Amino acid sequence: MKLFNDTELFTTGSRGTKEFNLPDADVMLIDNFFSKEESDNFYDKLLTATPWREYEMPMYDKIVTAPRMISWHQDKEENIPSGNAPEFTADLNKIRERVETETNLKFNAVLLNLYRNGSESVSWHSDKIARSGSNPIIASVTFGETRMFRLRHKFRKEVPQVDIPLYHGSFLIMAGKTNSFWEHAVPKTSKEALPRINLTFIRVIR
Ligand SMILES: O=C(O)CCC(=O)C(=O)O
Ligand SMILES: [Fe+2]
Repeated sequence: MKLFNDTELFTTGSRGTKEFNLPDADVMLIDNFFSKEESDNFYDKLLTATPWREYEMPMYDKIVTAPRMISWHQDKEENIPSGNAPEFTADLNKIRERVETETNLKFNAVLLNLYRNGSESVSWHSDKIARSGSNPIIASVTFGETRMFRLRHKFRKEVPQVDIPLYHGSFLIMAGKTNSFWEHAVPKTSKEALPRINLTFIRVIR
């Protein structure tokens, strides 16, 4: 699929690192972490080659299909039960390497999310990823459509909500107490929206 070779479908923001000055949180954004060319290439390949699947989740007393598609990949390590999770592909490894070099951290699992259009979303939550501890470091990469990433403090209602547009090729890291004190969401949008791919890297511990 060569959707965007000669057109500028996705904006990439201006290059640079931004640290957010938020209470009880450690959030940093790097726009243009991947070049436009790299981002177009990863978007194209991930969109077509990922084993995207629907995801059933509990919602009140029902089980509903999440309004996005997902794919979970994990290293086969002896001490970590990985079920039947597929391993990292060559492209996922390339992206992981860049993230690890930047952060000096090691990640052994990635959750990919695909928002096919503006009606797809993720509602308010903190990341409750099994075996990653209560303060996991979450490294999040975006390819494709720019969507708004919202953060809100869980306990201090007077702290303003933060809206961060996540551009094609951007890299967001949430560390420290962020996950214990803040929730995040990617809301629906009524604007025309092409697909967006998010990769959330995490370190799963024993
Ligand atoms: O798509 C995003 O940027 C966020 C995804 C997310 O919050 C999650 O998968 O837990
Ligand atoms: Fe999340």
